[in-house]
Amino acid sequence: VDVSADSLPIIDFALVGQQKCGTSSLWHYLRKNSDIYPLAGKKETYAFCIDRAAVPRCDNLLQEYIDKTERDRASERAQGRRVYLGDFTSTHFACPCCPATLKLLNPGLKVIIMLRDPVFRAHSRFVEQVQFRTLNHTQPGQPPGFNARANTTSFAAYVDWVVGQTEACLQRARAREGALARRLTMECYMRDHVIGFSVYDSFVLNYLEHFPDKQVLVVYMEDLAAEPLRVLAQVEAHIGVPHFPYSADDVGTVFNAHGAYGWGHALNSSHPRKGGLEWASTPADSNATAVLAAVERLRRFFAPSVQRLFALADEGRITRVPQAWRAIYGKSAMLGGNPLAALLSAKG
Ligand SMILES: Nc1ncnc2c1ncn2[C@@H]1O[C@H](COP(=O)(O)OS(=O)(=O)O)[C@@H](OP(=O)(O)O)[C@H]1O
Repeated sequence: VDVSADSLPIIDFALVGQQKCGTSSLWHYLRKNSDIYPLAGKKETYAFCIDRAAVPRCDNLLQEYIDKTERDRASERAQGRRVYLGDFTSTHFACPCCPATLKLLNPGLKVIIMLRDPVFRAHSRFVEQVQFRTLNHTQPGQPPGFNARANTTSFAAYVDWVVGQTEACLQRARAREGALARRLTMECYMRDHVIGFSVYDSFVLNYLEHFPDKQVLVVYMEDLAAEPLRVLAQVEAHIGVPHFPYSADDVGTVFNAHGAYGWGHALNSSHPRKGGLEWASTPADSNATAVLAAVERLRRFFAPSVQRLFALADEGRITRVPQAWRAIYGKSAMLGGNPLAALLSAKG
């Protein structure tokens, strides 16, 4: 294997997010494969974007980023190894300028996007942020997002406030045309890392505009939960890295789940739980009817975006979307009652 510096790209692949879609589990599973090396040895470089209505950091010095990749390449080269160097940052997805920046670093970059049922993703982020008491925080020097002004620990109240703010923002964005309208639309979604970050289509299309379809792999948390070995093989084939024979134990653990937050935390195997497939309760939401109404509002809010993903999948541009999503967000599903209601009884 030619491991000389000139023959290798600056970076081989990027897992760009989305945050709260199972990125910690994927990161832990892939780390078993010693041919994969995460840039700077970490999850979350935050090199070009961080969350909380942050204006992205795509103007960060690229030479500094390149220096880091060269240090990693040099240490691996010293061992005569060709590793596949990846940037694992779950906030590079909801970031208008990130694809162009990553493309500068490697036009042949393999991009991996992980998605998850958007209502469950939004709720997962909300539960985590309430528990951490960071829901209203903003990054220093950054403009506040809609969430910064929603002073509540109730999911139902939060949905009410943020969906209203986002809809008003979108109305202004849509009064513009073409690329400007698309950019302003992404800005509206970026302003809320709970609900806005669950609107996936604009950000998927943003990556597809910059990279050929075959360089962008979309995977789904529900598929990772159901068939981890198949999804891992799909990811490895996409990166082009030799396959690692993961054991059932390697992939049987769920990381960073409610009840055991932290990128390095695994769900205790003596209390088998379903992680993100299970709805966590929020103490401030004792009124089940109000929660159901909020979930239904969100389902209707997300449906057009999810339907655009169905279209991309039907055109063969992205991986087939989990069948369950069609039953929840498909056009005919929107004519009936809320199929998510049955899933909300489980307590996390
Ligand atoms: N294999 C599997 N099966 C079921 N659920 C899973 C799995 N892997 C991750 N998860 C759920 O994904 C949520 C954590 O996502 P991330 O690791 O991307 O979060 S973070 O962005 O790094 O903070 C977190 O969701 P919540 O528990 O709803 O918070 C995890 O439980």
